[in-house]
Amino acid sequence: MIRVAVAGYAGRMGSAVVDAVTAADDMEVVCGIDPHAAEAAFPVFETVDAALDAAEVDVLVDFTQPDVVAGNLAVALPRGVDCVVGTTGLSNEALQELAATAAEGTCLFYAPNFTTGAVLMMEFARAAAPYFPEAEVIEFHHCNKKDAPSGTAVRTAEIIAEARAPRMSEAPGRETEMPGAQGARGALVDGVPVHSVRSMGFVASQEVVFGSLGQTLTIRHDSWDRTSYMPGVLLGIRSVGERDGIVVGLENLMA
Ligand SMILES: NC(=O)C1=CN([C@@H]2O[C@H](COP(=O)(O)OP(=O)(O)OC[C@H]3O[C@@H](n4cnc5c(N)ncnc54)[C@H](OP(=O)(O)O)[C@@H]3O)[C@@H](O)[C@H]2O)C=CC1
Ligand SMILES: O=C(O)C1=N[C@H](C(=O)O)C[C@H](O)C1
Repeated sequence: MIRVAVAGYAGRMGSAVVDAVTAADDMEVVCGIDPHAAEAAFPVFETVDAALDAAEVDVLVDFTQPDVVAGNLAVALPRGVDCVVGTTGLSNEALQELAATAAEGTCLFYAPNFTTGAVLMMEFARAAAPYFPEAEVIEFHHCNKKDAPSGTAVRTAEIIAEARAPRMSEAPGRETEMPGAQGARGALVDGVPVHSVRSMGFVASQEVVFGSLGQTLTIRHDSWDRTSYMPGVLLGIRSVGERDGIVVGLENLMA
């Protein structure tokens, strides 16, 4: 059995992870970490430190918040606990620095999005990018999301920037923003405009809109339910024991 600790177990994603791990035959939740910990079917702790002192843990799953995740990983990785991280908002540099603190043979796996659909959306965007001078990302999330733009949007913009030909459009039009309406053309991530919508009614959706002479191509993905992330999270939990170092992106674990 893979012994799993869930940081943020009382949250929207953490509680879905608890359900998914509990339903799986080859893993179990041995503890949960959440500062406002409610009663649970497993021991609960306020900090990762306290949890790892008390329980034997193979894998820490983290769905907390941007200002918390680095501290959790800084405790778990040097102690040799493999980490599966969904919390967004950490820079690539911060992830690399944290991975460097890991005990030998320990894996830090981070996926900005655990759905297969979003991974494919990003791969399709990679394929389209060389052929379209214009590309913009519009992401739609529930209004309790703490970070913007989403981790998925940031990764998508990075992928487009890597794949597009040099001298592609640098988002013309930003200079026409009206005084007092700055941001109308979005935030530039690696030269790609990213627009963040927050509203009741959404879980997580994203559109990547490409344009060239007389045509547009729109690639869209919708998560309607948090169960959409769970096969990817379980794959991460099952995979980290065989890996070490840093792995970024679910595509690296998908067959
Ligand atoms: N990679 C992916 O596929 C996905 C990633 N995410 C990301 O996951 C993260 C969590 O999202 P979501 O579940 O919606 O957020 P929630 O706010 O619902 O859950 C976060 C939980 O973490 C708790 N928490 C706060 N501080 C700590 C701490 N120090 N240690 C442990 N737990 C803590 C919060 O408690 P309290 O509220 O009491 O402060 C809360 O219960 C976000 O960064 C989001 O972007 C979300 C969906 C998919
Ligand atoms: O906060 C969320 O809900 C989500 N966060 C991730 C992100 O920032 O990309 C993944 C998904 O979009 C849901």
